[in-house]
Amino acid sequence: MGRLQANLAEPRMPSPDFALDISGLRKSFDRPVVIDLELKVKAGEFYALLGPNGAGKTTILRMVAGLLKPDAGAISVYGIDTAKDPIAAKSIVAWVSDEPMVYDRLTPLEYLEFVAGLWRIEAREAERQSNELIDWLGLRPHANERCGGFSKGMLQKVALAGALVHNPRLIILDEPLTGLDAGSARQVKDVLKQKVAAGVTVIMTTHILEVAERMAERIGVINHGRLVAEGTLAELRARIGRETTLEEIFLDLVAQKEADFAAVA
Ligand SMILES: Nc1ncnc2c1ncn2[C@@H]1O[C@H](COP(=O)(O)OP(=O)(O)OP(=O)(O)O)[C@@H](O)[C@H]1O
Repeated sequence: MGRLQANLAEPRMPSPDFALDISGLRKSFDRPVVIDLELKVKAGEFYALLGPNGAGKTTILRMVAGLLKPDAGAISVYGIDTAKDPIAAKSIVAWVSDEPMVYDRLTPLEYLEFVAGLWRIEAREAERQSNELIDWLGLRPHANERCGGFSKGMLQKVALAGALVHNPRLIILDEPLTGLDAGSARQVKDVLKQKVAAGVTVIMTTHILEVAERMAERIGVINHGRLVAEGTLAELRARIGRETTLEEIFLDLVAQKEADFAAVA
């Protein structure tokens, strides 16, 4: 009994083995959008977050990136509580939104060096890092042109490069491949693969199920603000009992949950 009481009294300690550890997370706007969410992503994992439109994916990730305050629950990145130490958490996280924000008047090189300056990265290292990212993402031909005239896809690549300048340990991307042509999508996927190979954790939302199927080690499915299924592709297949594509699994899981949701509503 004494031991049970002691366990109940102990606060749950975030573990640095997890790049992301979310517990009891809640957020409402005019209605609950994220509901008692529990989600763990291992360090060095490539994790895809799927879900229908309006499921709550962006809201979850904005809370992880410190852009939105949760109503309840805890989020830790590599063992750092994002509410208690937001600056330390932000210093190891990159957030890449689906709406790239880049200064029109700067060239990609100037923008990257500006972002590096904000992170107080030493000038020579900033220049090296910026040039490496420019080459990785195929931006070299436009490195000295102002971003103001860039297409959405090019801006997305500049924004991604900007998010990587400080060598984050956790990269969070919201729909990073939307609007990219095949060549640009390949460049972004290659950069992410190289990051994961180097031990960085990547979490991304996507509606392109083929990308999740090919790239992600584990997949989480969000519906109505809850994690309704999670696992490797093989585990998700086993769960619905058919050898099939991720698209079929996804539609099956979402349809099952819609039926459950309708039954309780
Ligand atoms: N700032 C806000 N104010 C009010 N409602 C919001 C706000 N942000 C999100 N929502 C609502 O919360 C719900 C979840 O939105 P969210 O953007 O998290 O979904 P999502 O799963 O990322 O969807 P999608 O795949 O379409 O991008 C939606 O109903 C949305 O309208």
